Amino acid sequence: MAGESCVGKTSIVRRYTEPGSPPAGAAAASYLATIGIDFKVKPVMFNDTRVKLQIWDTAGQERFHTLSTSYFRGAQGFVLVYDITDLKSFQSITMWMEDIHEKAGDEVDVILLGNKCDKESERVVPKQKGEKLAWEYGIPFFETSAKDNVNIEHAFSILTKEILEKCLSPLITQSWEEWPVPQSAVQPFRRTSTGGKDGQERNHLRFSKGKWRVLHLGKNNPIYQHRLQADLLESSSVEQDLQALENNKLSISQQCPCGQEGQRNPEMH
Ligand SMILES: Nc1nc2c(ncn2[C@@H]2O[C@H](COP(=O)(O)OP(=O)(O)OP(=O)(O)O)[C@@H](O)[C@H]2O)c(=O)[nH]1
Repeated sequence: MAGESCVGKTSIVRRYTEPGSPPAGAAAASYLATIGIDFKVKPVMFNDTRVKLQIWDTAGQERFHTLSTSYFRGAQGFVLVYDITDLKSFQSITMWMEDIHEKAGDEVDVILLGNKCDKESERVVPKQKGEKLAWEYGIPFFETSAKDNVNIEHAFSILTKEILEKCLSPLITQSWEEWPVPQSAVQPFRRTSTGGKDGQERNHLRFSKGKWRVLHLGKNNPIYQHRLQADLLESSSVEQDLQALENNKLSISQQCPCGQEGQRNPEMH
């Protein structure tokens, strides 16, 4: 768990691992800052495999920053949290992402959560901003409420799946299409711009040098699906020739066509 102080990291972990505890934001749930680091275990079943998730709840306060980030090394996944009623917590996500990549590498799985979505009247970070940032990083995004138990279980299950797909790939037979994909996650095709040397690979897009373009869609990414007009594009870990380029002078979005004869410059939606 990573993110600024008071965004709700401990409350999210508690909601997930101790469903009977008083809900965050309730009168009985007074705020106690995490001192140093806390640790919870959550047993989950995953495709008939029993797995114990170790969840490290780090302190968001600045004075614990060095200690908290020292636990990043060796982590297999990150739940990065901001508070939708606290602009500073959202602005600091970039800094937390840098810490994560510096300590845990570029390949580690991260999900971004905009927490406290029950406080709509106090919202200062529009949902679209969270979606856009996550899209730029190529990571899943959810708005959550530890208070009202919105998307908590779902967010952890998505991260767990991403991590376990890497660890247990021979044991996993379920295809990603079987996982529920929220409508908000069906994204228009666009080129993303994460930093890092593997930015293109992380974002599942790769372009060949020739006249035709080759796209990697949804590779290792169960959250996003891509549509070509009405059709859902299949994920593939191998190159797919979508016959994407009609004209070198067109922009990227104009170059994404359906490869059907007679259709010129169709747009991808
Ligand atoms: N309304 C509402 N309040 C929440 C929610 N999640 C957490 N809170 C409240 O926000 C305050 C901070 O929550 P914590 O879970 O302690 O925050 P944290 O990110 O772990 O803070 P640090 O330990 O300092 O890093 C508490 O008063 C919680 O009750 C939520 O989803 N909705």
